[in-house]
This record gives sequence, structure tokens and C-alpha cells, in this order.
Amino acid sequence: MSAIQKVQHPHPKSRKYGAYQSEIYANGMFRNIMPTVTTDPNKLEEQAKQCMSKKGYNYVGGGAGERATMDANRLAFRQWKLVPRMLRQTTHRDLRVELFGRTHDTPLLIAPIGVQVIFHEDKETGIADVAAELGIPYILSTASSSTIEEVAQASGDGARWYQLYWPQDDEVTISLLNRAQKAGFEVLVVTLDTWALSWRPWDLDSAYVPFVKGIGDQTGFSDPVFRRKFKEKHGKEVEEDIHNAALEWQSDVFSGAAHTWDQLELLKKRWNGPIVLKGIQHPEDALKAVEAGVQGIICSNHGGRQLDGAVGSLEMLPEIVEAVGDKITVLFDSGVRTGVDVIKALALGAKAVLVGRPWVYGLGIAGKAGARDVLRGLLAASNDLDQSMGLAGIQNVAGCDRSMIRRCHYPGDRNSSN
Ligand SMILES: Cc1cc2nc3c(=O)[nH]c(=O)nc-3n(C[C@H](O)[C@H](O)[C@H](O)COP(=O)(O)O)c2cc1C
Ligand SMILES: O=C(O)C(=O)c1ccccc1
Repeated sequence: MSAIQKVQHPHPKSRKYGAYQSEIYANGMFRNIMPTVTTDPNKLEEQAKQCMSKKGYNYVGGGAGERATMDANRLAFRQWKLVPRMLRQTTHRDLRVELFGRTHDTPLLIAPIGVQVIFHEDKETGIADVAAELGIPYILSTASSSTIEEVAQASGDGARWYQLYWPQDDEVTISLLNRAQKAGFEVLVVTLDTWALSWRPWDLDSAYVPFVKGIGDQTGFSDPVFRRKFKEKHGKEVEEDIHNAALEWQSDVFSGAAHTWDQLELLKKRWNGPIVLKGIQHPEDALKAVEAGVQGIICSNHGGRQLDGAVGSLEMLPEIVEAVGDKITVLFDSGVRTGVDVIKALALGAKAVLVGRPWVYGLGIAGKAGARDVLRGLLAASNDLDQSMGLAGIQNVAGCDRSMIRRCHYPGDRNSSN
């Protein structure tokens, strides 16, 4: 009997990214067209720095304090190495994952990123469009430079989740939830680690904070409840006094006072769908999230932008996964730069992974086309998710497990590609 088995690809759609590597070679070899955005994760940030405004670059590239936690995020990835397997049937990889009852083409999500207009005029609406095209769920930030409704329109029938910066004013909170729900956002992501902005020297040294000038405040400025209350208090429309409107919106959302666990009841009552808490690092908080009855958590330290000196996010993932088991969906972010990083996070128990800075750099370099290149690269070229999964001997996301990863400490290991 012939040993050659014909394997049917499980899902033809998940191959749609696979052509990118050959597309790059063909463009260069036959048409002399080189990639606009570098495919080298270690050069991406530098290219973005050359292309972006200084303030825009500093905003995305910077972190809290001396950026020790940003470094820790990368070092935590470097500590884990994959152990590849051979002679397995891995020709056709299946990258699909199911999250909260919906199947997605890949285990990637677009991390919520605020004020995107400072990086490129394509901003949130452009990225939502690209995300829908590539089948990646888009997570819209409350600190957005496009409105909830504009982003919903750009995202079309693409999957979209809403990230809440949780206002102190419950009436405003309820209004945001209603708008997001009406606009087709399926999952509510509540960010817990940014109730105040951290000490960020790269922004402080040029005294740059776009939101006080009304940039990135579009969610508030377009909100009927916020607008009504502003008018009642100041006797003016938002547009007549942008300065005070911005201050008011900022102090409602980044008040300097954290909410508490019991207050989650309001969100549970008012949001008709899954709720995910973003910014969980301690296993005991992960257990509290289970107790609170939410559906998911994101093991994240905000990309090292909040508490400097905090542990690398990947360091905490195994303990968190062990603590909560299958009781809740565990997602991961902070420091993901390559397809291999995605595999490592999946192998350590994350169900899916959010990516932040890399596509923002692409956006800064060449608008939404640049962000698209970065995302396609992550999903397709060598050192990418699909190819690397194959080379590791893994056929699908479920195959990324603890058996394929080892903790190894090599003194002097690089922590580049922040
Ligand atoms: C420029 C920038 C803006 C961000 N804005 C938000 C935001 O509005 N809401 C939020 O929950 N997280 C925000 N984050 C954090 C990201 O969602 C994510 O946690 C982080 O970028 C992941 O780390 P990485 O950049 O190393 O991938 C922002 C991050 C950056 C770099
Ligand atoms: O910069 C950030 O990390 C962030 O979360 C944020 C906060 C306010 C406005 C825009 C982004």
C-alpha cells in the first residue's frame, strides 16, 4: 500500500497569508520592488523612528520609567526556546482558534491602541479595515481618534471588540457600552492597569500629551451623555471649548482612582456578551476574575508602559494558566514581536495573543498598507507564525503545548526588538 497519503487542508482560508513570502521574493527578483516595511523585527522600530514625527515615535516607542519592564517583556520571551519535532504531517497548518464561540482565522488580535492619528492619518478606521481584510479581530480603544461608529463602519463584517477605559461617571460608562453594543462590538475588554498614566520620560521630556488638546478624545466628544453633561456644566458645546472638554473627559477616564472588584457588577449588568479583564499579572487576581464571573483575562503589563519594574508579562503566564485552568479564557500580550513569540505564548497556555507596537510602527512607516505588511509578515513570512509552526513540527494551535518548549537561560541573551 502506498505510504503517500493525500492530506486535505482543513480550511483553505487559513492559507491566505501563506503567499506573502513568495510575493516578496517574486516582487524583488522579477520586478525590482523591495518591501516597503522591513521584515526584520529587530529593524522595524528603527525604520519607524526614521519615518515618524519625533513625538509620535516617542509616544509609541516609549515606556514607563527606565523601560525596565519593556526589557523584561522581551527577556521573558528569550528565556523560552522551542524544541522542534520532525517527520510529522505539518504541510498544511491550521491557525484557527475559537474565542467565545466565534472561530477566527488566526490566534492574533489587534491590541487596543489609542490616539492613532498621531502616527498616521489612516488611524483607527484604516487599521480596522486592514484587520477585517486579514481576519484579525480589531480591539478599539476608548482613547480613540475615530468614533465608535466610524470604526464599526470601517470594520464592516470583521470581528470587533471594544476596550473600555472605565469612566468614573456611570452614566457615561453605560452610554459607551450601549454605543459599542449597538455598533456590533462583540466582546468587552476592560483595561484595569491604566486608571492614571504612568511616569513616561520620553513624553515628559517634550511635555507631550495629545489628549489635553482633544486628540484621541473622539469617543468622549461624540458621546451624547458626555456632551449633554458638559453643556449643563459649562453652558457651551464641546467644540466651543475643546480645552476644558478634553480636561473633563480625561479626568473622567484617567481619574487617578482605580475601580474595585465589586464595581464589575455594573458592567456585567449592562454588557450583553463576554467580558475580558486586561492587565492581569498576579495569579490571585486571575482567580478573582473567575470569582467575579467574567469570561476572560488578558495577561498583560500594557507593553511595559504602566508600572516600571513590573515583571515581564510572559513570566506570569504559566502561573496564571495553572491557577485558572479552563474556567476562563486566558489571552496574552506585551512583548510579542514574531511568529515564534506567538507560538511560545500559546505553548505556555494562552488561547490567543494581542500584538501592539509592531503594527503601529508599520502604520507610522506607510499608513495602513504598512500595518498590513507587518501583520502579513507576522502571519506568513519566515520567522512568522505559519512557517515557524510548520518548522517546529506543529500542525495547529492545539499542538502548541508545554511539550514543545523549554526554559533555558543563556547569559547575555539579547533583548533586542523592543
Ligand atoms: C501607543 C500605545 C497606545 C496604547 N493605548 C492603549 C489603549 O488605549 N488601551 C489599552 O488597553 N491599551 C493600550 N496600549 C497597550 C496595548 O493594548 C498592549 O497592551 C501593548 O501594546 C502590548 O505590548 P506590545 O506593544 O509590546 O505588543 C497602548 C500601547 C501603545 C504602544
Ligand atoms: O498610551 C497608552 O499606553 C494608553 O493606554 C493610552 C492612554 C490614553 C490615551 C491613549 C493611549
